[in-house]
Amino acid sequence: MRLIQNMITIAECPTPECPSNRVIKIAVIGGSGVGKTALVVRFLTKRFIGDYERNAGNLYSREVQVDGEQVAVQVQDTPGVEMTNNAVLLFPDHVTRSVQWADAVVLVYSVADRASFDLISGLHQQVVQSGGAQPHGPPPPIILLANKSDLVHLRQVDPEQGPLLAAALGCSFYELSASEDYSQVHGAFHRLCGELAKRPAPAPALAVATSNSEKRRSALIPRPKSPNMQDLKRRFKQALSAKVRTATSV
Ligand SMILES: Nc1nc2c(ncn2[C@@H]2O[C@H](COP(=O)(O)OP(=O)(O)OP(=O)(O)O)[C@@H](O)[C@H]2O)c(=O)[nH]1
Repeated sequence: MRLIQNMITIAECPTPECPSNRVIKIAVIGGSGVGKTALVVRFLTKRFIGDYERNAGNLYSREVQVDGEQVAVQVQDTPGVEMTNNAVLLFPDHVTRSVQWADAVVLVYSVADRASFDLISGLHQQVVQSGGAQPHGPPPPIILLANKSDLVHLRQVDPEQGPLLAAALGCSFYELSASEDYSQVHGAFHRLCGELAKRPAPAPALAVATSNSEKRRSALIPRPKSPNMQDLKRRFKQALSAKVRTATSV
């Protein structure tokens, strides 16, 4: 148990120990199984945990130093988006609400899953249409992550395709591996946080709503699920007990 507590460095913000006024909100979106949860947990805890249940959309938060300033970063993990047989993108309400809540969006595909790459243009379009934290404001900054670069033998997306797509969409691009390299994951998220920290903080949604319809829209956007430390701890426990089981059965 002590080991698990030591492993978790996430802080729920705001708390008395987490005095930052500035909160940066990031939504992570992509196809199923591309490594969204692995990337978020890697960024927040430095650890790679191999096994996760399909996620229903958890919100994680911690304090980070950005250019010498302490900011609270909230990262909304979202359920995998899917495409129907008729090539219709299923963009659940939860994902739309996460985009509307977020200051920035991280789109993720896996280099070992061509279908997840093919989703990206449609997802980008949906994000732009959904808008950002400020109603009628510009869409939130979007970055594109190509995960699982360690799976060289399973690669289905050529290395040059990611940068080309990112350039066409006007996004920053990072190819990385949540399992192999913490520094790449940290670099991508940290640069995004740095960019956001330089921007003026968005006005609260209700304060900028000028018409009744805008007020209604704000009221209809519930805050995503609250920080779920219990869930993260449970996942750590599951992963650890699986490792212990494997070790004892060898
Ligand atoms: N080899 C490799 N496997 C990875 C990497 N990142 C994640 N995985 C594995 O990919 C699988 C899916 O990872 P998740 O983080 O659960 O993916 P997700 O996108 O959150 O999945 P959903 O919740 O189903 O949408 C797990 O078995 C991870 O161990 C990576 O960089 N390299």
